[in-house]
Amino acid sequence: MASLPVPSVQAMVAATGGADVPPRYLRPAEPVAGDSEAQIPIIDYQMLCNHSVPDDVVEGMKASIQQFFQLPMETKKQFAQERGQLEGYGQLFVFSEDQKLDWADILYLHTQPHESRNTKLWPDQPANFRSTLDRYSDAVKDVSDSLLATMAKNLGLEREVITGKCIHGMQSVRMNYYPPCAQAEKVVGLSPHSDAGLLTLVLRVNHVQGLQIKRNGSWLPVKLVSGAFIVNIGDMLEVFTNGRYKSIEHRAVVHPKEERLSVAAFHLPNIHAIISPLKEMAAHEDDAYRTLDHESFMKLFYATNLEGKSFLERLKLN
Ligand SMILES: O=C(O)CCC(=O)C(=O)O
Ligand SMILES: [Fe+2]
Repeated sequence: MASLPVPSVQAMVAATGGADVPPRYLRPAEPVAGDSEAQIPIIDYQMLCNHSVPDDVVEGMKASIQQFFQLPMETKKQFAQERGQLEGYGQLFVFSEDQKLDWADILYLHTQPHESRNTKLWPDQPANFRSTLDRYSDAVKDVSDSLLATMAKNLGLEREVITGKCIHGMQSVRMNYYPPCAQAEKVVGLSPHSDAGLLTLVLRVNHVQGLQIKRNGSWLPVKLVSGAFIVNIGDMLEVFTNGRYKSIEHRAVVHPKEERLSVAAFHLPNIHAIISPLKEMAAHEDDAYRTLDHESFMKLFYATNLEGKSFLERLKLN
């Protein structure tokens, strides 16, 4: 993995305070296209799958996240990312001193398989944070597996073709806190990227909108739908389906007056899975993407440092 040499905590302090935008954050976002909003298909996942995330788990997760980010900096720092690590409280992918920073604090934790959990980085405040995240993680993993099974079936494949690779599959959860910024147009909350894995389930935590997707070269805000997850297709699913499902480029912008919070749960196959077009999918067509083992795939993903979909472009064969 590329080294992450910059102490993230300094960056966080800058992000949360001050009326003027510090130079390290100055990076105007490209404008959105008109006033239009992205029409995201709404799936009633309870109809599709046998699993749902209980309301008390969703509400508990929202409350825990809000309470965690309100804790004093000293307390949050107890769970700070260590040098060179992505996991913990800090900033997203800080690669160099010269890099522009995103206007957000994050708490990023590995949640599945259970053995991968580094509970030292799991906040013990608020008191029920750990048990809530534990229940949330198991519940959204079941939903993701069910959606993947349905998607495989829709492609004419056996339901288990993808979920078979998700037994002991990996999941990580990124909790995003975007402080308000009086000069919101001068910063980016989360740089344009596509998610690396199969499916990401994004939960909005408060009423503030900020997620945008890129469609036909333009940025479109994603409409908030209460009681729903936003499901992002990730790069690995694009590779597995040989490009039939395309990963979605997205970014987050910040609000001038209000904070915004979200929780993204990333679902990936197990660590031993080979990431290549599924043979069932590509039987009558050429592979459109290179084959990589899981670890090499993720190394390359992090090395590309969130520049839109440029990472996946590098995997394309034609
Ligand atoms: O804040 C959001 O809505 C998006 C979060 C996201 O895309 C991510 O954490 O990868
Ligand atoms: Fe994302």
